[in-house]
Amino acid sequence: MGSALQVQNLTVRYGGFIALNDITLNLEEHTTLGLVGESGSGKSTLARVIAGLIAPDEGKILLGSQELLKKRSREQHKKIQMIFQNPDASLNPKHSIRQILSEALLFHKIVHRPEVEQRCKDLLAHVHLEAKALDRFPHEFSGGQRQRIAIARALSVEPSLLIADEPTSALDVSVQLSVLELFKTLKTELNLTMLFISHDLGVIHAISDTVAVMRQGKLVEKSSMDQFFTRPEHDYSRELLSAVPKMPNTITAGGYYEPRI
Ligand SMILES: Nc1ncnc2c1ncn2[C@@H]1O[C@H](COP(=O)(O)OP(=O)(O)OP(=O)(O)O)[C@@H](O)[C@H]1O
Repeated sequence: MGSALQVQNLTVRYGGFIALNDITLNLEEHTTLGLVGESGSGKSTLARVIAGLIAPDEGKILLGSQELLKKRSREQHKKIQMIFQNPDASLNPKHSIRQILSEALLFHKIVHRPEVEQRCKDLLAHVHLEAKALDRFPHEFSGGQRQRIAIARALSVEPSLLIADEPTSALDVSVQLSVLELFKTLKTELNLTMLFISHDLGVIHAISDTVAVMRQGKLVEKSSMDQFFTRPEHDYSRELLSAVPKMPNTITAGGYYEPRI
């Protein structure tokens, strides 16, 4: 397995405030890195720098073996797709689902025009929506369905890295689990490489292969999923884990999870 993403000594400042402080991490191809940490620790900033939405002040980002420069090419933008907490961030309300999906397919020349319709249907099938959704508009769907459409749009361009920033947090509790299940299915079916941000350790437990922990702009731990949940290295990780309610049968979006420390 090769390295899909390498982040080397990344620093981001907002004015005098250091939001990311010398972050170095590595993400293996076809694996999911779960990123956790308290509010304000810099998780979204890290996601945005990797996606090319913010330029770093220092450091390097490599996708595969290619260094991503501050000004990215269209091809480089395509390779890293992001799913936001609020699906509306990536769905134009004036466009039908057909327009939303086909625009991305045509702009990035993923398929030829005669194949677009079928590819749109296939994408919807991947996120468990019916083909008749193509004629409808984002506001006609529930929040969970809109997040599925945002996932289909992100996948349409066949990214080599998918970044999901709290993708279930804004959804009704009743649909969080089904969207998380969808991510799990897609991860296996499509062999995805993902950076998955969540403050919910149940979600991280359900989806991640490795876990990275951020605190005050620094990366304080990177461990395998198993190690993080059973033998975390850093005191702060233990603190995060001990904050999860220890009642038996605690249900989170990740299913049943009872901390073992
Ligand atoms: N555009 C900005 N200008 C100034 N400060 C910012 C900006 N964006 C974020 N910050 C600050 O940088 C720090 C990191 O923010 P970031 O959103 O990356 O954290 P986070 O871990 O994703 O938090 P949350 O879980 O609440 O989204 C916070 O202190 C935040 O207030």
